[in-house]
Amino acid sequence: MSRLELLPAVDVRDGQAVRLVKGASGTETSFGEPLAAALAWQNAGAEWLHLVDLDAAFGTGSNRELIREVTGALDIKVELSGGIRDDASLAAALATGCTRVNLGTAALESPEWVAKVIAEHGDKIAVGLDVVGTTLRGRGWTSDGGQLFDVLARLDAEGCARYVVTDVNRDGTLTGPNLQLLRDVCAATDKPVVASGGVSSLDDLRAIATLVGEGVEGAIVGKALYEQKFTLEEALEAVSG
Ligand SMILES: O=C(O)c1ccccc1N[C@@H]1O[C@H](COP(=O)(O)O)[C@@H](O)[C@H]1O
Repeated sequence: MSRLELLPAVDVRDGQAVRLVKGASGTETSFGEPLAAALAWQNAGAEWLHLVDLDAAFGTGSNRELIREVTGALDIKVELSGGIRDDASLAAALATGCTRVNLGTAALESPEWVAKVIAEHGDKIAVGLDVVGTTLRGRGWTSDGGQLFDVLARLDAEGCARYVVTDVNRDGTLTGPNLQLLRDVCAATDKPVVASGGVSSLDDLRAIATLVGEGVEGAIVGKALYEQKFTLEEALEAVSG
C-alpha cells in the first residue's frame, strides 16, 4: 500500500505567509516570507507544497508575481490554488510550472468551463471541495455552492482526477481531521482524495494514513507545522510505514 503524501501549506495574504482560523478573513497570523517558508518545507524533505493565493480566493487582490517566484524557486511539486476561475488565471497558474492546480469557486459557479479544462488538462486539475457539513463553500468560503455529493457526482462524470477535501470548520483550528467526511467522500468516488483541515498531531496524520486504502492519497498540513506541534521530518517519519 502506498504511503500518505504530505503537503505542507503556504497560504499567502498581502505578500505574507499566513494561517487563518476556519478560513475567515481577518483571523490571519503571519509567519513571514512565503519563499522562506516554502524553502524550509522543501529542505525538511517535503515532496509537495500546497500554495494558496488567499487574496485571489477572497477577491481582495492577487499575489501572482510572488506565487510565480515561489513556485519557480522550488524543486518539489506544487499544488496551486486560489482565484483560478477563468482561462487567464488558469494559464497564469499553469505557467508557473506548478504540478497541478486546485479549483474551488469555479467548480461551483462555472461548471461548463471546469468540464472543459478537466478535458483539456487531465490530472493537472484538482477540485477543492471545501465544505461546512455537506454544503460546499466558494468565494473565500463566504458563499454557499451546493451539495457536496451532487457536485462530486457531476465532477466524477466529467473525469475530474482528484479532490482536495477541506472541512472549513476544522481548518486552522487544530481540532483534528474529519475522518468520517473523508471516508464518505472516498466511498462516493474512485478518485484520490487529499485531506485538508484540522491536523494537530502526529496521531492525526497516522489516523488519516489508515484511510489510504479507502482512497486518501495525501494530507495538507498547515497550522500544526507553523505552531511547531511537530516537525515536518517527524510527520514524514510518522506516515512512512
Ligand atoms: O486555504 C484556506 O485557508 C482558504 C481560506 C479561505 C478561502 C480559500 C482558502 N483556500 C484555498 O482556496 C481555494 C479556492 O480558491 P477559489 O475559490 O478557486 O478562488 C480552495 O480550494 C483552497 O485551496
